[in-house]
Amino acid sequence: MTSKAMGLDGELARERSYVESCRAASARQVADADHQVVAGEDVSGDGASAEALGRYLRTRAKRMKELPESPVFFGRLDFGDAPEAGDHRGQRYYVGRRRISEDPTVPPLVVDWRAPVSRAFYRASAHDPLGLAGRRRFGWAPSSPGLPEDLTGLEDELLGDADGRGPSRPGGILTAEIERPRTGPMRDIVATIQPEQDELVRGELSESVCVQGAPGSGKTAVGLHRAAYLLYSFPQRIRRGGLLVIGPNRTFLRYIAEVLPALGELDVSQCTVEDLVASRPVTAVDGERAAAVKQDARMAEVLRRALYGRIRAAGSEPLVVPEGSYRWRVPGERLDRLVAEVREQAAPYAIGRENVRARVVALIQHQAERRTDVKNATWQQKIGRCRPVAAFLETAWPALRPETVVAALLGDPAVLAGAAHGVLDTEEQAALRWPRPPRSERSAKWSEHDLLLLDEVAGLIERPASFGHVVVDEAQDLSPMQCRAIARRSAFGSLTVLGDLAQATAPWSARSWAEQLAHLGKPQAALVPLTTGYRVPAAVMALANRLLGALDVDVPPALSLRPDGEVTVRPVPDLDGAVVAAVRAALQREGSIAVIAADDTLTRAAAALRAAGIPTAPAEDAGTTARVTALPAALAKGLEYDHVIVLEPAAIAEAEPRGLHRLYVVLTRAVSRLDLLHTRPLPAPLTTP
Ligand SMILES: Nc1ncnc2c1ncn2[C@@H]1O[C@H](COP(=O)(O)OP(=O)(O)OP(=O)(O)O)[C@@H](O)[C@H]1O
Repeated sequence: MTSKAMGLDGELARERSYVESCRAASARQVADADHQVVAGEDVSGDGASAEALGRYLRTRAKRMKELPESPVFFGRLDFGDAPEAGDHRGQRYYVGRRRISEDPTVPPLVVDWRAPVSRAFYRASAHDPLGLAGRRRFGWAPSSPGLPEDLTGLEDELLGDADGRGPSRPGGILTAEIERPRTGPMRDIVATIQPEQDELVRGELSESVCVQGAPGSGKTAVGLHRAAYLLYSFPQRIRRGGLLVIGPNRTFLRYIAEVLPALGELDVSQCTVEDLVASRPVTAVDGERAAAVKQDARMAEVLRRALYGRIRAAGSEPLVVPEGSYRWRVPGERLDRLVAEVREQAAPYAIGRENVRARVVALIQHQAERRTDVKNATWQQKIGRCRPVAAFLETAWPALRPETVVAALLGDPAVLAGAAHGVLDTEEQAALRWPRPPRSERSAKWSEHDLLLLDEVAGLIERPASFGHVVVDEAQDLSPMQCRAIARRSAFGSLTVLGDLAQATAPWSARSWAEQLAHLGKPQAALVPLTTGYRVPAAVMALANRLLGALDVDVPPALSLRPDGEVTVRPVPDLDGAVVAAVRAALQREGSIAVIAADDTLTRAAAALRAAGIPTAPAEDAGTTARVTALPAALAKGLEYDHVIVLEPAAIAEAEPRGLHRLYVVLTRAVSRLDLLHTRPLPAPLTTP
């Protein structure tokens, strides 16, 4: 395979004129969608379908206008005559973010990157050309503000006459893309998805997958492109349940928010796990110990017992239901047996309750029909709701709200001792107990961890609806109870789980994927490693990799595709002066800058920068257009900056139990340059190559 940049003006001019045809066709497609709205509203036929058609067409037209302007294509495929080319023999296709087609009866001007034919663009190699004779990649660059980008270059690979030797280094267009200075929010990588990433993106909908990926290996990018691929390839199955993307925090969600719209997908829900379980406002804060116990998987068993402990297992009074001159009677032992049988079915609590009701009614109906006539559904309903049956249900299988169950558990030591017996020790139970139980369940104050307990109980009472697919990013940080909240919502769907055990910073973070996947309800998910980093230059990665040995996790060291990059490690006498000088120097170069430190150090540094006349954007604006961000180490996860200035690594390492993991996250945010400034000795692992 040969790869060469073609400066052929004639070729570029020909491609530019094709760009014009595509743009004109795309504009006509939008106009046509508008026109169809008018036509759609005029169609005769019944009012309801005309209205539905009108609504569909209006939405489609609106969406086409909402889609962001982007290069009309980024690749070209030239199929050869080999049998592998199949139906595409001798054909040429342009690959872009979305299909452009003027007339459904002729081949489209541009095919969608997710269409089956586009697979060859990402996967063909010299070794396996997949029927391609040649592949062309296009380079685009911004022209004037507000105008679409210009086609500025092209790069050809000849695949058909391959000599079996692939390029050892990435092509110029990929290199330019990964080395591009970062400004603003995250962008899509659709033009340069790599084969091992594409394999994940185009995985089957029914298969859950877990990606253990090194920093900057494209986990987030892969997850978002997979979401777009699934929506395109399985619209019916996905749209029924919906697709959800879960990220670690708001800053991160804002940073990734524009990727899916750029790929034409405007209505994917993106949220944090906290959003998922936010059934009520958070008005209390837990101590460290209580938080840790509440996030522990054993809480699930305690809650299950607390809920099902409300069911009366034995000692029911006989049930007597008067009806006219009759008195129907069910003996207490029969009722106890019936309740036990329903419990064994292990249906959700609310369904179990209705099953008990239905079976009691059936027993009475059996008696009644022997004595009188056949009973219908109205009669069944009347008996099911009559006072004696309702009273029996309230004692034997009471209707419960999650708040009632959790308030009793945390507020009443006897209830807690009963439910936690043999599961939590006395110290753990003491940590859970409310020091001052609220007067009533209504005045209870709930912490963020309590919301997970409420969600767990809510899920036992009634199963929540299941999404068709859920993408979970930074999954190494989820607690077992958070995993369970996600598992409940993907019980009938599949998962894409993305994470890096080396970046696990929460006290309850995962130490093994097998365990985490079991909590997520998908123990069979395939574990796929991604080790090539596209963000972090080799010099930065080498420094960060020094920490790996001290992290006690089983992950392969990350490799970097980028030989560029600069690292400076400087002991300084005074951090305030040093950070001002470092930021001033960084401002001379292109791209985004972040000053990252533990909280106290950062507050001082931001003040020093302000005093020196250098404004910094707060963390909430991370990933927007601000030039210098003051970023607490705790919020750095998932973000990236061209130039990262890390202050006092020892303070970051000491700030929390998994401080070295945090430091690993912080160091790997750098796209091009990393400065480490310290007044205190560096953490030991950093000093040993
Ligand atoms: N194939 C690719 N082509 C171009 N850029 C890429 C490619 N893959 C990843 N990148 C870029 O590398 C950077 C890192 O990607 P991403 O954030 O998805 O990695 P990650 O594995 O989630 O990282 P982390 O674990 O550090 O959060 C992003 O800027 C992304 O656009």
